[in-house]
Amino acid sequence: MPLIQLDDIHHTYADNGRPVSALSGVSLSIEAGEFVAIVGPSGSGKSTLLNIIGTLESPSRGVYRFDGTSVSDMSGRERAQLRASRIGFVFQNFNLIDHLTVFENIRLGLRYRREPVKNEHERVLSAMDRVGLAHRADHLPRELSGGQQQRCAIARAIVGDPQIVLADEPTGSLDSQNAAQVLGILTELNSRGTTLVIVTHAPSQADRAGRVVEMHDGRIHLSTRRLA
Ligand SMILES: Nc1ncnc2c1ncn2[C@@H]1O[C@H](COP(=O)(O)OP(=O)(O)OP(=O)(O)O)[C@@H](O)[C@H]1O
Repeated sequence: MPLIQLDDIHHTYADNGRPVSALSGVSLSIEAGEFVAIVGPSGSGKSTLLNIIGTLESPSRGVYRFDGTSVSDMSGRERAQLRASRIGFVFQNFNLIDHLTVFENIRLGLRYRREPVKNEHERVLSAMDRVGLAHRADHLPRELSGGQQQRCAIARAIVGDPQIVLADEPTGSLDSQNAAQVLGILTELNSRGTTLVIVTHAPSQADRAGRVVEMHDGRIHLSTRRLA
């Protein structure tokens, strides 16, 4: 059974009362452990697709199953729980909380869950170590470089051991050296089994994925698998 199964997904936004179609009939299955890159021109629906996969947005029409369970049939609470326990998010602009330290920002990745988490302190330390930020635990985001801020955001995304990490242009705000480092951390994560879906404009990043899904006008235009 695929981890992610989208079946004929449509999505329409209301822009000042005027409907804007973002997705029109997307069907996509992603197996656990895959690394999928979503590419395509601006406005083609990439972020909308990622937000639907992340349950941040509910599709206007179509069926979405996460690990076999229909997300559309879940309550808002159940979706929040699914997000908190099984999905990690990384955004282009990091989305860190300005007044919290690196340690506290990463710990937030465990605090959205409703049940208490065991070994919270150790888990945060381990996530911080994995992204090479152990020496920056007490720093505020503004005291870090862009690359370090994104590594902090990745640590927050992975501290809860999610099954899938969704990254929307994770290196879009970084110089090439920091971008390579961030992509390295994400691909390493994938090679250890975490499913990875990234939206990217960088062909060099799409080349690292096992599958490239090309969007065009709210539809999947091409889906190409790379030979292992
Ligand atoms: N909140 C919103 N309200 C209204 N329209 C929206 C909203 N978000 C996206 N859209 C529209 O939906 C379409 C798809 O947008 P989306 O952000 O998914 O594309 P994208 O491929 O990620 O673009 P980009 O590469 O520029 O980030 C566009 O026409 C966009 O203007």
